[in-house]
Amino acid sequence: MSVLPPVRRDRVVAQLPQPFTKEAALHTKNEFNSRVKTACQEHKTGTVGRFKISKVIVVGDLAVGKTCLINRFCKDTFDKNYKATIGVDFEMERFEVLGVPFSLQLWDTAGQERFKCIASTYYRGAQAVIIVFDVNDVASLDHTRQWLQDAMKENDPSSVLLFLVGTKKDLSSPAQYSQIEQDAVKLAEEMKAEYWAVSALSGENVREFFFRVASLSFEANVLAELEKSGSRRVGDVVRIHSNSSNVYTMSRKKQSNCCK
Ligand SMILES: Nc1nc2c(ncn2[C@@H]2O[C@H](COP(=O)(O)OP(=O)(O)OP(=O)(O)O)[C@@H](O)[C@H]2O)c(=O)[nH]1
Repeated sequence: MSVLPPVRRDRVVAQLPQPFTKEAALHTKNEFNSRVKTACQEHKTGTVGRFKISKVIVVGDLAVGKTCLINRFCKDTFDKNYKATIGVDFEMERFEVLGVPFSLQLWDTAGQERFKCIASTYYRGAQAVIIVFDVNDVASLDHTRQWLQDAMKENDPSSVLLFLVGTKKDLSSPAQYSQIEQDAVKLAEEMKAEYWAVSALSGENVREFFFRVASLSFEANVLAELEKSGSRRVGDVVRIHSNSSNVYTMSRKKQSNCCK
């Protein structure tokens, strides 16, 4: 018998959430992979649904809004006072995707240089990396390349789902925003990341974003389980960027990257 309480009703995912923009999306399919759907219906998702937890790390410059983003989603709160994260902090969020329980472990890491070495020891084993910048601060967007490089030292780039997230959208005018969006989309395409813009203050796109992270991580995990059990077919791939030649194929390494 499970000791966990049931998944909250507002954490139930029945349809694949759509990307923020098709220009910089991990894939642009309208629905979950058909084999993933069948596996869920037939209760053949392997370890997914039992004890599999997906580790997600959230990195980016100091004060770009990483903690606020996580708190808006997990606790529906917003604190206007800045309190630096010291080292790391984490939240567990439980979902039900296509009827299967699935958990995300969200690691909020410190952006301040002096805490970076503590934080980086927690990067390993991430299945998704969320690189955060402030849409009102071009330098924080530039620095995302370095954050990506640091996160990837500890992870296998071929098996990590990447998200580039601009925060504090509420503070920018439409004109200012559209200027930085162009650069951010370009960079996201270069990084093979999916781009999102959110506001933790107003809550704009926060829920949609985390639902997308949970859904794509879930889909990738189930595909990996199918591969492990030998029931995967040619064509079961998650395309990164519909307009690029890169194809994200599920590899066995992904299994070893699952949160331990
Ligand atoms: N207006 C507005 N302010 C925000 C938003 N998100 C965060 N802030 C503010 O930005 C400041 C920094 O936010 P944090 O979430 O603590 O930043 P952080 O990236 O976790 O910072 P470190 O822990 O130092 O890495 C705080 O004063 C927040 O209130 C947002 O969406 N809109």
